Amino acid sequence: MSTPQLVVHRDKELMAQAAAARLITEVVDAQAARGSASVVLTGGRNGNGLLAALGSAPARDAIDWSRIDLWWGDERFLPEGHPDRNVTQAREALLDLVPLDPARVHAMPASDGPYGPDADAAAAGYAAELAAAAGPGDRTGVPEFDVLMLGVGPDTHVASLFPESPGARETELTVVGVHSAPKPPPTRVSLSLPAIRAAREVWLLAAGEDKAKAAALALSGAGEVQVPAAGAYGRSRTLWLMDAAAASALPRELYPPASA
Ligand SMILES: O=C(O)[C@H](O)[C@@H](O)[C@H](O)[C@H](O)COP(=O)(O)O
Repeated sequence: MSTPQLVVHRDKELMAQAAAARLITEVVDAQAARGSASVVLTGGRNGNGLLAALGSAPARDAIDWSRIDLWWGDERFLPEGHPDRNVTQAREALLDLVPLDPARVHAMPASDGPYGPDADAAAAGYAAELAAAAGPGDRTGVPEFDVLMLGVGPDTHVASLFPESPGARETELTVVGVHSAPKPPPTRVSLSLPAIRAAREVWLLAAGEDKAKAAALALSGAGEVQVPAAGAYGRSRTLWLMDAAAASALPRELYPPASA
């Protein structure tokens, strides 16, 4: 488990631009070191803000877009092309603008896809896709993602793992079907905390005052079933990328010495 590091930016626009620049560097480094990169995307305003910032970043073409695998941390279980699907929003924000290899864009199944309206079967299907991409050393059943990004809900959820829900308690499966989620839509598919923790780097994106309490709770040693964001960390690095409003309730001893 890596101890969380905090980076606090002036506002959410600067946070998105700085996180996009950081992601470019991480991907370029991963491609140089290992030939390709794997990145897990998140839904939500902050995740999409980062993708949009990446789309307009001057250095975006430093990435070899044909050598990157994209995965999702969670998906709203809706029909293909639905405007609320995380993949639809990611396509609009960035993916349609860059020359990705379509075979390496691993969207989670849609509710009218191969598994029909069965979110648990869709979760099992995605788990199988992840397992097939995992290397022999990846004992968790998922690849060692280079960067896995997560938004944070005001209730401390990450991906679609909500406080006190079965998904937040999952210790065996890498992907879960989520039913009766408190944030619409109620049916979702999500990576579990053990799958999230297989990533080298986990980045949590939190902007806005409504995230302040959630961030303070997650960073104060809360349990992961009650506070799922507290259970999201990477093997080598856990990074909280925040704006000043989201950082405003952090205990004094956690607040980083200098704001970026
Ligand atoms: O499907 C979703 O909605 C997300 O994946 C969810 O986990 C999101 O990231 C958080 O709710 C934060 O969302 P915001 O960035 O919009 O606050």
